[in-house]
Amino acid sequence: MTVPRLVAAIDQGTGSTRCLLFDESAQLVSMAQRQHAQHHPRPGWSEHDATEIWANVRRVVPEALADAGATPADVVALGIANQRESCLVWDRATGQPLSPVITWEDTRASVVVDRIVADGHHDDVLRATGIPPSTYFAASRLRWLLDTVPDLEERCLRGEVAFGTMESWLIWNLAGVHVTDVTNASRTNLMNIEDLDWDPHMLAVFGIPERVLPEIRTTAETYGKCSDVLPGVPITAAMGDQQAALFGQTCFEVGQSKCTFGTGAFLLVNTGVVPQRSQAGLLSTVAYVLPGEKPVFALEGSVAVTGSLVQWCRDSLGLVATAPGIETLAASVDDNGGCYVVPAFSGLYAPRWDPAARGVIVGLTSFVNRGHLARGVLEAAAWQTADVVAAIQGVVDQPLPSLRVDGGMTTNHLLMQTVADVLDLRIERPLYSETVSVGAAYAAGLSAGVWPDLDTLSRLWRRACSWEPAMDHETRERERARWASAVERAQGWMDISDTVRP
Ligand SMILES: Nc1ncnc2c1ncn2[C@@H]1O[C@H](COP(=O)(O)OP(=O)(O)O)[C@@H](O)[C@H]1O
Ligand SMILES: O=P(O)(O)OC[C@H](O)CO
Repeated sequence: MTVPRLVAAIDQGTGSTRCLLFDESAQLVSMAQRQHAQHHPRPGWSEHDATEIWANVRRVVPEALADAGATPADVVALGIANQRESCLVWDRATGQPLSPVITWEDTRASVVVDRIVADGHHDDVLRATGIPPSTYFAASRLRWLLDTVPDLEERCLRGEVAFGTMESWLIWNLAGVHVTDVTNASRTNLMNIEDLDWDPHMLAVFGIPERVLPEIRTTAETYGKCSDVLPGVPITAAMGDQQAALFGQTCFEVGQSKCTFGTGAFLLVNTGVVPQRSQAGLLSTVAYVLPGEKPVFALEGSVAVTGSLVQWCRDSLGLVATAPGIETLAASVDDNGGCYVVPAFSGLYAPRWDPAARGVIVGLTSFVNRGHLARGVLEAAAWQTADVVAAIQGVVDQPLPSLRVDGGMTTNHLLMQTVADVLDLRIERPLYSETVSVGAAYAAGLSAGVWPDLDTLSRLWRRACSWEPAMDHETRERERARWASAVERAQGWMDISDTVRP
């Protein structure tokens, strides 16, 4: 059998690490996936083991190659997409982690964020970086590590320590260079959103020694050649997974948008070559930067908890045996029976950004059964997305024409119909729901000359399913009001001073 030239993508996600191989016509050839452990040592803490994730990369890549009957010599380029904001520090001499991966869902650094906000820096952080000071972003977690790990700050100042998000950690291990791509850097609270470089004022605000930071590179250039796993193969792209999904959905035109429904939900709309600012809780972020071209920006609405609520129903409540089982259970009833679930497990992200919010289930009566609860769980994903879309409509000139979706939850037809209903928008899912990997492969292949330009990639997009809104206006507005009322009850629950301090 002749093996075609392949483009490899690694998707290092919150729940698992995947390797997908694509041929030159962008057809999926093979895929391998490994989950990693989720550690929650204290309430609000969320960690991964960087060594386990690296070991998983070393497993899934050979597995995907073996499945394709291929060897590293058949791979022309590698692209990496990654869970964003999750970060760690490691020893430059030994390559050993000096911390766990503290994930984007972790809220332990709220003490750092409180301090920065109390010192009056909220607005200058937002202005400089396009994103508010929040435990969601990496800088507060790095500062927390500097405050708590003995000798770490001194070692950073001596240049002995490297900090990075997951693509940085993987590129270090694969190719021995300390770099980050600009989309990941835009999620740190440290990069200036206008000049796309580390911002000296932000480094001072967060107290971060610059020597610990990686060099910022564009999205699609050669970072180095792999010395391990795929020996000799150039790494030609890296991007945050949500930006990769936007790229994989080929949202290259201003106004095109996608929403990825996985652990959380992340809706990005392409806003063109100038960063747009939102007064309504959306993030200004970098969509992609191709070498020699103007940067392209996006507005993002990030929702922390969607699929992870389904997981919680499965693992902590035993409501369903499998995640897809939530659809069958929800379809066993006609509606939510008056039950609303606000999954503010890590506070509320966009558009409210309320770190003190916590989850609530409201509207319970003896009529409510497991099916109604399952409906409430799915509707929570839909209404959180609707809140983001409402915020976006306030910034972009044109109404969104449609929304492209992807991610693990999009196999759930009831959820997708509910999303179409509450957004009052056509929802479209492409042939490959693994758009994060598709995007990483597209960017890597573009950079390596496998595909000539963005127009060629756009023509590769194929619709597999679509859902049209079927809810009447009156019902939608009544449900919107009830959802908003449920959210109000979740807000402000925690006394933030209760959070664990170092
Ligand atoms: N059919 C389904 N209905 C609802 N939720 C689902 C379904 N299948 C998977 N999920 C949820 O989707 C998430 C997995 O999606 P995925 O895109 O792989 O996530 P990630 O990339 O964030 O790890 C899990 O949180 C799981 O609970
Ligand atoms: O790995 P995912 O798909 O859960 O995505 C995580 C996001 O990048 C967090 O911002």
